[in-house]
Amino acid sequence: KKRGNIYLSGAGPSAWHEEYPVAKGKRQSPVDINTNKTKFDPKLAADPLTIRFSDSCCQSIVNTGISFQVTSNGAGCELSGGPLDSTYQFAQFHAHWGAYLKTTGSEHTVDGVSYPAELHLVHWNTKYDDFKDAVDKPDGLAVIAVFFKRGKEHPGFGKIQDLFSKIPAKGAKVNIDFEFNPGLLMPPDSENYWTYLGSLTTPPLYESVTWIVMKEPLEVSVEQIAILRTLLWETPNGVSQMYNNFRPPVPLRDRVIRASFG
Ligand SMILES: Cc1cc(=S)c(O)co1
Ligand SMILES: [Zn+2]
Repeated sequence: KKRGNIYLSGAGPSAWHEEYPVAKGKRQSPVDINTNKTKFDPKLAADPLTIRFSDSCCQSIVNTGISFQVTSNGAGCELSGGPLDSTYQFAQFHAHWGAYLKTTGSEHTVDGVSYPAELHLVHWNTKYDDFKDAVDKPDGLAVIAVFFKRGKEHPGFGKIQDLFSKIPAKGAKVNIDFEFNPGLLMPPDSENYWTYLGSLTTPPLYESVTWIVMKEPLEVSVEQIAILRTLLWETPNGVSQMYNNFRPPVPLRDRVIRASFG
């Protein structure tokens, strides 16, 4: 019986095009960021990205079956400026990561190099009625990607990881009854980023995302990377540890990745 694990059933990401032809589209994600081909755009620095988060914006955490997801009603959490032509509201954050002792895990790569994990902070364009209305529009979503790098422990992210044991299976959900400001998950320097037009990295792979990839990674401990894998998911061989829930980079096609820095 083919279980709903999109990474492990069949040939995984390389077969997604069979059910979702857009997987071979012209603005798919993730991509490799070749820093020799990115283009500094002074307009991005002239109109700085404004990232606003609040202490009260995270309501709950759910096991989606392919990641954890911290959901928000978006109160006081808005994104504007930089490459964006309107205000986007925060909806959720989740992550993608690799396997034990492997160097892969992130979705975007930089000059062909992966990080062990990648956080996605998903926002929707408030010119639309709600997330569902925005999710498949060309300017519908803006996702901030933050690379995780092994280093010192990140106590803030640890508070989110403390909840993982409460969401052991797909669909499990608990309330977050403490203040958690997603701004804690931004790297020390969030001025330097790359941006390009892309897509969701999981089916249905809608080409609706303005990607904002932070150049500077966020440090978390090697134990915290391992704790990501204590989440559980269904596989063709039964329930097991969740890892390698990342899509490898796809062709950039005729897109240019802009940099906010020279
Ligand atoms: C909306 C959304 C965005 C991303 S990047 C993802 O992995 C899942 O859902
Ligand atoms: Zn994602």
